[in-house]
Amino acid sequence: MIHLTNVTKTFDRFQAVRGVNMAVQKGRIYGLLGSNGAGKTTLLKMMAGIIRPDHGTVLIDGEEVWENPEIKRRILFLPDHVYFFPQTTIEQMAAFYESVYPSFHRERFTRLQELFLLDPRKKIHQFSKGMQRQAAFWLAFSTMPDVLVMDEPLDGLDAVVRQKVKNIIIQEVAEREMTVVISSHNLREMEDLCDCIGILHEGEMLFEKELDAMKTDIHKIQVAFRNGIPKQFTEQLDIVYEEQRGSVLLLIVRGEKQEIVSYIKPFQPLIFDILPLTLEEIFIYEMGDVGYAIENIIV
Ligand SMILES: Nc1ncnc2c1ncn2[C@@H]1O[C@H](COP(=O)(O)OP(=O)(O)OP(=O)(O)O)[C@@H](O)[C@H]1O
Repeated sequence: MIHLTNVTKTFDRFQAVRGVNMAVQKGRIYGLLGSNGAGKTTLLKMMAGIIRPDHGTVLIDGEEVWENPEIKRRILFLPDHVYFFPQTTIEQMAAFYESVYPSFHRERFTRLQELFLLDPRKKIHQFSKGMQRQAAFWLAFSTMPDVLVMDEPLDGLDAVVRQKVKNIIIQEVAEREMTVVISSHNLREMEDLCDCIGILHEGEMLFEKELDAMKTDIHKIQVAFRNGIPKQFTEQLDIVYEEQRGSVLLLIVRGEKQEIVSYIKPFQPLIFDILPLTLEEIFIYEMGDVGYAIENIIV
Protein backbone atom coordinates (compact mmCIF):
# COMPACT_ATOMS: atom_id res chain seq x y z
CA MET A 1 0.00 0.00 0.00
CA ILE A 2 2.55 2.64 1.16
CA HIS A 3 6.09 2.26 -0.20
CA LEU A 4 8.97 4.58 0.55
CA THR A 5 12.19 3.91 -1.31
CA ASN A 6 15.46 5.60 -0.43
CA VAL A 7 13.65 8.77 0.72
CA THR A 8 15.86 11.72 1.63
CA LYS A 9 15.03 15.28 2.70
CA THR A 10 17.53 18.07 3.33
CA PHE A 11 16.81 21.47 4.89
CA ASP A 12 19.60 24.04 4.42
CA ARG A 13 22.20 21.30 3.99
CA PHE A 14 20.90 19.46 7.08
CA GLN A 15 19.71 15.95 6.22
CA ALA A 16 16.51 15.49 8.26
CA VAL A 17 15.67 12.15 6.59
CA ARG A 18 18.32 9.91 5.04
CA GLY A 19 17.69 7.07 2.64
CA VAL A 20 14.61 5.69 4.38
CA ASN A 21 12.93 2.56 3.03
CA MET A 22 9.60 1.65 4.53
CA ALA A 23 6.53 -0.38 3.59
CA VAL A 24 3.09 -0.44 5.17
CA GLN A 25 0.58 -3.03 4.02
CA LYS A 26 -3.13 -2.22 3.64
CA GLY A 27 -5.08 -2.55 6.86
CA ARG A 28 -2.02 -2.36 9.12
CA ILE A 29 -1.11 0.07 11.89
CA TYR A 30 2.52 1.22 11.70
CA GLY A 31 4.07 2.98 14.70
CA LEU A 32 6.91 5.36 13.89
CA LEU A 33 8.97 5.95 17.01
CA GLY A 34 11.89 8.24 17.63
CA SER A 35 13.29 10.91 19.89
CA ASN A 36 12.96 14.69 19.32
CA GLY A 37 14.32 15.74 15.95
CA ALA A 38 14.59 12.17 14.63
CA GLY A 39 12.77 13.15 11.42
CA LYS A 40 9.33 11.68 12.11
CA THR A 41 7.30 14.75 11.12
CA THR A 42 9.38 15.28 7.98
CA LEU A 43 8.88 11.65 6.95
CA LEU A 44 5.12 11.73 7.63
CA LYS A 45 4.72 14.96 5.66
CA MET A 46 6.43 13.37 2.67
CA MET A 47 4.15 10.34 3.05
CA ALA A 48 1.10 12.61 2.99
CA GLY A 49 2.38 14.58 -0.01
CA ILE A 50 2.82 17.83 1.95
CA ILE A 51 6.54 18.15 1.32
CA ARG A 52 8.53 16.75 -1.55
CA PRO A 53 11.45 14.39 -1.03
CA ASP A 54 14.78 15.48 -2.55
CA HIS A 55 15.50 11.90 -3.53
CA GLY A 56 13.61 8.62 -3.53
CA THR A 57 9.97 7.77 -4.08
CA VAL A 58 6.83 7.83 -1.95
CA LEU A 59 4.17 5.62 -3.50
CA ILE A 60 0.63 4.76 -2.45
CA ASP A 61 -0.85 1.87 -4.39
CA GLY A 62 2.02 2.24 -6.84
CA GLU A 63 1.39 5.94 -7.53
CA GLU A 64 3.57 8.90 -6.60
CA VAL A 65 1.88 10.94 -3.82
CA TRP A 66 3.45 14.32 -4.58
CA GLU A 67 1.06 16.58 -6.54
CA ASN A 68 -1.38 13.74 -7.05
CA PRO A 69 -4.87 15.02 -6.08
CA GLU A 70 -6.52 11.62 -6.66
CA ILE A 71 -4.24 9.93 -4.13
CA LYS A 72 -4.32 12.86 -1.72
CA ARG A 73 -8.11 12.69 -1.48
CA ARG A 74 -7.65 9.22 0.02
CA ILE A 75 -5.11 10.33 2.65
CA LEU A 76 -5.80 12.30 5.78
CA PHE A 77 -2.90 13.87 7.65
CA LEU A 78 -3.43 14.82 11.29
CA PRO A 79 -0.55 17.16 12.24
CA ASP A 80 0.93 17.53 15.71
CA HIS A 81 -0.49 21.08 15.88
CA VAL A 82 -4.04 20.90 14.62
CA TYR A 83 -5.22 23.76 12.41
CA PHE A 84 -8.70 25.08 11.75
CA PHE A 85 -9.81 28.13 9.79
CA PRO A 86 -10.15 31.16 12.10
CA GLN A 87 -13.55 31.67 13.75
CA THR A 88 -15.00 28.41 12.42
CA THR A 89 -17.19 25.87 14.18
CA ILE A 90 -16.84 22.09 13.91
CA GLU A 91 -20.00 22.11 11.79
CA GLN A 92 -18.41 24.60 9.34
CA MET A 93 -15.16 22.62 9.22
CA ALA A 94 -17.22 19.49 8.52
CA ALA A 95 -18.82 21.25 5.53
CA PHE A 96 -15.32 22.12 4.28
CA TYR A 97 -14.07 18.53 4.69
CA GLU A 98 -17.20 17.33 2.90
CA SER A 99 -16.39 19.59 -0.07
CA VAL A 100 -12.78 18.35 -0.30
CA TYR A 101 -13.05 14.64 0.54
CA PRO A 102 -15.54 12.58 -1.48
CA SER A 103 -15.39 9.92 1.25
CA PHE A 104 -16.72 12.27 3.97
CA HIS A 105 -19.60 10.48 5.70
CA ARG A 106 -22.24 12.87 7.04
CA GLU A 107 -24.14 10.20 8.98
CA ARG A 108 -20.97 9.06 10.66
CA PHE A 109 -20.17 12.66 11.58
CA THR A 110 -23.55 12.90 13.33
CA ARG A 111 -23.10 9.55 15.07
CA LEU A 112 -19.60 10.38 16.34
CA GLN A 113 -20.97 13.34 18.30
CA GLU A 114 -22.08 10.81 20.95
CA LEU A 115 -18.43 9.87 21.46
CA PHE A 116 -16.74 13.24 21.39
CA LEU A 117 -19.40 15.22 23.30
CA LEU A 118 -18.39 18.57 21.76
CA ASP A 119 -20.84 21.26 20.62
CA PRO A 120 -20.44 21.36 16.81
CA ARG A 121 -21.87 24.92 16.70
CA LYS A 122 -19.31 26.40 19.07
CA LYS A 123 -16.25 28.27 17.66
CA ILE A 124 -13.33 25.84 17.74
CA HIS A 125 -10.84 28.41 19.13
CA GLN A 126 -13.02 28.59 22.26
CA PHE A 127 -12.31 24.92 23.00
CA SER A 128 -9.39 23.78 25.16
CA LYS A 129 -6.30 22.32 23.40
CA GLY A 130 -7.35 18.74 24.13
CA MET A 131 -10.90 19.46 22.92
CA GLN A 132 -9.52 20.95 19.68
CA ARG A 133 -7.56 17.75 19.17
CA GLN A 134 -10.76 15.78 19.74
CA ALA A 135 -12.46 17.96 17.12
CA ALA A 136 -9.65 17.08 14.67
CA PHE A 137 -10.21 13.37 15.36
CA TRP A 138 -13.96 13.75 14.95
CA LEU A 139 -13.44 15.32 11.50
CA ALA A 140 -10.75 12.79 10.56
CA PHE A 141 -12.89 9.77 11.46
CA SER A 142 -15.89 11.26 9.64
CA THR A 143 -13.76 11.59 6.49
CA MET A 144 -13.15 7.83 6.37
CA PRO A 145 -9.78 8.02 4.59
CA ASP A 146 -8.04 4.96 3.15
CA VAL A 147 -4.81 6.14 4.75
CA LEU A 148 -4.66 7.98 8.06
CA VAL A 149 -1.27 9.55 8.84
CA MET A 150 -1.02 11.01 12.35
CA ASP A 151 1.79 12.96 13.99
CA GLU A 152 1.84 12.37 17.75
CA PRO A 153 -1.94 12.49 17.81
CA LEU A 154 -2.55 11.24 21.35
CA ASP A 155 -0.50 13.96 23.09
CA GLY A 156 -2.68 16.19 25.21
CA LEU A 157 -5.69 13.86 25.31
CA ASP A 158 -6.99 12.54 28.62
CA ALA A 159 -6.89 8.79 29.29
CA VAL A 160 -10.59 8.22 28.51
CA VAL A 161 -10.43 10.02 25.17
CA ARG A 162 -7.16 8.27 24.27
CA GLN A 163 -8.84 4.92 24.72
CA LYS A 164 -11.89 5.99 22.70
CA VAL A 165 -9.66 7.18 19.87
CA LYS A 166 -7.59 3.98 19.93
CA ASN A 167 -10.79 1.92 19.84
CA ILE A 168 -12.09 3.80 16.79
CA ILE A 169 -8.75 3.36 14.98
CA ILE A 170 -8.76 -0.39 15.70
CA GLN A 171 -12.40 -0.67 14.60
CA GLU A 172 -11.77 1.25 11.34
CA VAL A 173 -8.82 -0.97 10.55
CA ALA A 174 -10.78 -4.15 11.28
CA GLU A 175 -13.97 -3.13 9.46
CA ARG A 176 -12.69 -1.42 6.32
CA GLU A 177 -8.95 -2.02 6.27
CA MET A 178 -7.91 1.57 6.82
CA THR A 179 -4.11 1.88 6.78
CA VAL A 180 -2.59 3.85 9.65
CA VAL A 181 0.81 5.41 10.25
CA ILE A 182 1.19 6.99 13.67
CA SER A 183 4.21 8.69 15.18
CA SER A 184 4.98 8.81 18.86
CA HIS A 185 7.72 9.25 21.44
CA ASN A 186 6.14 6.62 23.57
CA LEU A 187 6.70 2.93 23.02
CA ARG A 188 4.20 1.93 25.72
CA GLU A 189 1.48 3.94 24.02
CA MET A 190 2.09 2.08 20.76
CA GLU A 191 2.29 -1.42 22.22
CA ASP A 192 -1.41 -2.25 22.18
CA LEU A 193 -2.16 -0.40 18.95
CA CYS A 194 0.46 -1.18 16.32
CA ASP A 195 1.18 -4.22 14.15
CA CYS A 196 4.60 -2.98 13.20
CA ILE A 197 7.13 -0.62 14.79
CA GLY A 198 9.87 1.39 13.11
CA ILE A 199 12.49 3.41 14.99
CA LEU A 200 13.82 6.49 13.29
CA HIS A 201 17.07 7.92 14.65
CA GLU A 202 18.92 10.94 13.27
CA GLY A 203 16.98 10.65 10.03
CA GLU A 204 17.67 6.96 9.49
CA MET A 205 15.49 3.90 10.00
CA LEU A 206 17.33 2.08 12.74
CA PHE A 207 15.00 -0.82 13.33
CA GLU A 208 11.74 -2.14 11.89
CA LYS A 209 9.79 -5.20 13.00
CA GLU A 210 6.36 -6.81 13.25
CA LEU A 211 5.27 -6.80 16.90
CA ASP A 212 3.80 -10.31 16.94
CA ALA A 213 6.95 -11.83 15.49
CA MET A 214 9.00 -9.83 17.95
CA LYS A 215 7.06 -11.11 20.94
CA THR A 216 7.07 -14.75 19.90
CA ASP A 217 10.75 -14.82 18.91
CA ILE A 218 12.37 -13.84 22.17
CA HIS A 219 12.03 -15.29 25.70
CA LYS A 220 13.23 -14.81 29.22
CA ILE A 221 14.49 -18.05 30.76
CA GLN A 222 15.39 -18.84 34.36
CA VAL A 223 17.11 -22.16 35.00
CA ALA A 224 18.93 -23.77 37.89
CA PHE A 225 20.58 -27.21 38.08
CA ARG A 226 21.35 -29.54 40.98
CA ASN A 227 25.12 -29.61 40.30
CA GLY A 228 25.78 -26.30 38.59
CA ILE A 229 25.30 -25.38 34.92
CA PRO A 230 26.12 -28.29 32.58
CA LYS A 231 29.11 -27.54 30.33
CA GLN A 232 27.43 -27.57 26.93
CA PHE A 233 24.15 -26.09 28.14
CA THR A 234 24.37 -22.67 26.48
CA GLU A 235 26.13 -23.86 23.31
CA GLN A 236 23.03 -24.37 21.17
CA LEU A 237 21.08 -21.35 22.43
CA ASP A 238 20.88 -18.00 20.63
CA ILE A 239 21.61 -15.88 23.71
CA VAL A 240 20.98 -12.13 23.67
CA TYR A 241 21.73 -11.60 27.37
CA GLU A 242 23.06 -13.76 30.19
CA GLU A 243 23.26 -13.19 33.95
CA GLN A 244 23.97 -15.48 36.88
CA ARG A 245 21.94 -14.72 40.03
CA GLY A 246 23.16 -17.10 42.73
CA SER A 247 22.41 -20.58 41.45
CA VAL A 248 19.84 -19.27 38.93
CA LEU A 249 20.89 -18.50 35.39
CA LEU A 250 18.84 -15.77 33.69
CA LEU A 251 18.92 -15.84 29.90
CA ILE A 252 17.29 -13.81 27.16
CA VAL A 253 17.11 -16.17 24.22
CA ARG A 254 15.96 -15.80 20.63
CA GLY A 255 14.11 -18.68 19.01
CA GLU A 256 10.90 -20.67 18.81
CA LYS A 257 9.51 -21.46 22.27
CA GLN A 258 8.86 -25.17 21.74
CA GLU A 259 12.32 -25.75 20.30
CA ILE A 260 13.92 -24.03 23.28
CA VAL A 261 11.85 -26.10 25.73
CA SER A 262 12.75 -29.34 23.90
CA TYR A 263 16.42 -28.39 24.02
CA ILE A 264 16.49 -27.49 27.73
CA LYS A 265 14.31 -30.31 29.20
CA PRO A 266 16.88 -33.14 28.64
CA PHE A 267 19.36 -31.25 30.88
CA GLN A 268 16.84 -31.94 33.68
CA PRO A 269 16.90 -28.49 35.33
CA LEU A 270 15.76 -28.14 38.92
CA ILE A 271 14.08 -24.83 38.09
CA PHE A 272 12.94 -23.94 34.59
CA ASP A 273 10.73 -20.98 33.69
CA ILE A 274 10.24 -19.59 30.22
CA LEU A 275 8.48 -16.23 30.18
CA PRO A 276 7.45 -13.69 27.54
CA LEU A 277 9.16 -10.29 27.55
CA THR A 278 7.34 -6.98 27.61
CA LEU A 279 7.82 -4.90 24.48
CA GLU A 280 9.95 -2.54 26.53
CA GLU A 281 12.30 -5.36 27.58
CA ILE A 282 12.54 -6.63 23.99
CA PHE A 283 13.60 -3.19 22.79
CA ILE A 284 16.14 -2.79 25.57
CA TYR A 285 17.85 -6.05 24.58
CA GLU A 286 17.44 -5.69 20.80
CA MET A 287 18.49 -2.06 20.64
CA GLY A 288 21.42 -2.59 23.01
CA ASP A 289 23.32 -4.01 20.02
CA VAL A 290 23.03 -0.76 18.08
CA GLY A 291 23.68 1.50 21.05
CA TYR A 292 20.27 3.21 21.00
CA ALA A 293 19.10 4.58 24.35
CA ILE A 294 15.66 3.09 24.80
CA GLU A 295 14.87 5.82 27.36
CA ASN A 296 14.37 8.06 24.34
CA ILE A 297 11.14 6.35 23.45
CA ILE A 298 9.67 5.49 26.82
CA VAL A 299 8.11 8.48 28.47
N1 LIG B 1 11.40 23.41 7.62
C1 LIG B 1 12.54 23.08 8.20
N2 LIG B 1 13.66 23.82 8.05
C2 LIG B 1 14.84 23.48 8.62
N3 LIG B 1 15.00 22.37 9.39
C3 LIG B 1 13.93 21.59 9.58
C4 LIG B 1 12.66 21.90 9.02
N4 LIG B 1 11.78 20.92 9.39
C5 LIG B 1 12.48 20.07 10.17
N5 LIG B 1 13.76 20.47 10.27
C6 LIG B 1 14.83 19.77 11.03
O1 LIG B 1 14.80 18.40 10.70
C7 LIG B 1 15.02 17.59 11.85
C8 LIG B 1 13.87 16.62 12.00
O2 LIG B 1 12.71 17.35 12.36
P1 LIG B 1 11.30 16.65 12.55
O3 LIG B 1 10.31 17.71 12.91
O4 LIG B 1 11.00 15.83 11.35
O5 LIG B 1 11.60 15.68 13.79
P2 LIG B 1 10.59 14.86 14.73
O6 LIG B 1 11.14 13.47 14.82
O7 LIG B 1 9.20 15.00 14.27
O8 LIG B 1 10.81 15.61 16.11
P3 LIG B 1 9.80 15.85 17.36
O9 LIG B 1 9.57 14.51 17.99
O10 LIG B 1 10.59 16.76 18.22
O11 LIG B 1 8.55 16.47 16.83
C9 LIG B 1 15.19 18.54 13.03
O12 LIG B 1 16.58 18.70 13.26
C10 LIG B 1 14.59 19.85 12.54
O13 LIG B 1 15.24 20.96 13.09
